[in-house]
Amino acid sequence: MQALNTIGTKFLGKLGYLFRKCIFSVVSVGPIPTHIAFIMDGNRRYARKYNLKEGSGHRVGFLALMTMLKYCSELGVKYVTAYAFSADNFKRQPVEVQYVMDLMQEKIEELLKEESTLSRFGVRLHFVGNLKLLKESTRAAVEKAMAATANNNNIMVLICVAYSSTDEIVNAVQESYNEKHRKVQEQDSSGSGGDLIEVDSDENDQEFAIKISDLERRMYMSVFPEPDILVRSSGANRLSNFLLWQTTNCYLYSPAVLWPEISLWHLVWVILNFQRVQPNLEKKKKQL
Ligand SMILES: CC(C)=CCC/C(C)=C/CC/C(C)=C/COP(=O)(O)OP(=O)(O)O
Repeated sequence: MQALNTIGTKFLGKLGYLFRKCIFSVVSVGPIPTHIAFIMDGNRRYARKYNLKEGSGHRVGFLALMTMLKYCSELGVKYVTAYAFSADNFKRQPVEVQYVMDLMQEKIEELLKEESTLSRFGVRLHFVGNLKLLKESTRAAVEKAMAATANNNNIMVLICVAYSSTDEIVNAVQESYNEKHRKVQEQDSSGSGGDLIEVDSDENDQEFAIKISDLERRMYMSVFPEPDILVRSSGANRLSNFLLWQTTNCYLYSPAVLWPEISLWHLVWVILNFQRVQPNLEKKKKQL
């Protein structure tokens, strides 16, 4: 009986794969987005809707993320970003924060045990955000996952944890300022042989001027191109402090479905809609 079940599951899996292959070959007639970002909203509501234990919604939400990654990889999407935990989420009940952190650590450790799967699919994992806010063991798992997948390059997956866009921008400004300040101090001390010199205030302003390119280089997201599509589940059409800097020319889609319920059809639908507006978005990018 067990063997029959296994054969049945494998057969259905293969059938599903062939079915998606057909759908994706039709979708691929148009341009495939390079980068899709997800705001995984509605996990708690999902648990409430189905009378599940608190926290179970996040578990099903993790499976939904894995499914989306599989579809994106099959479609040839090169970069996927997921908003896993915002800096603001730390203000939630300590028990919930603890639950999500433990779940994240558990899943990362499971993925690491299956390192061969990550390598087979060429998945590279990046984690960004204020990682100092994570507890030691979670941060260690995150760092291990980044190091273990550093040589994979089929699909880049960026997980935002303890992330907020405003924090990302402030951090980039602070780092740019610190670097300019250090350079000016170095110049001053080498130019004057260590003596104090008077610096013309206009010249000084010039030295301290921060350019957009300075900030872009220091964004947590600088490792990825800007997203082409941002999907926020559960029908809310707010950005909630996510990728504010990077979404000027991004196609936004907000299906009225809770994150654990997101499906193949939502992905296909958003890509078809993106393809409709893509020439216009490209034109806008060039006008910048
Ligand atoms: C390893 C890894 C990447 C794990 C990720 C696990 C996961 C799905 C995290 C989502 C966390 C979260 C706060 C989602 C928002 O839904 P919500 O809780 O705000 O739901 P609600 O909108 O119904 O209140």
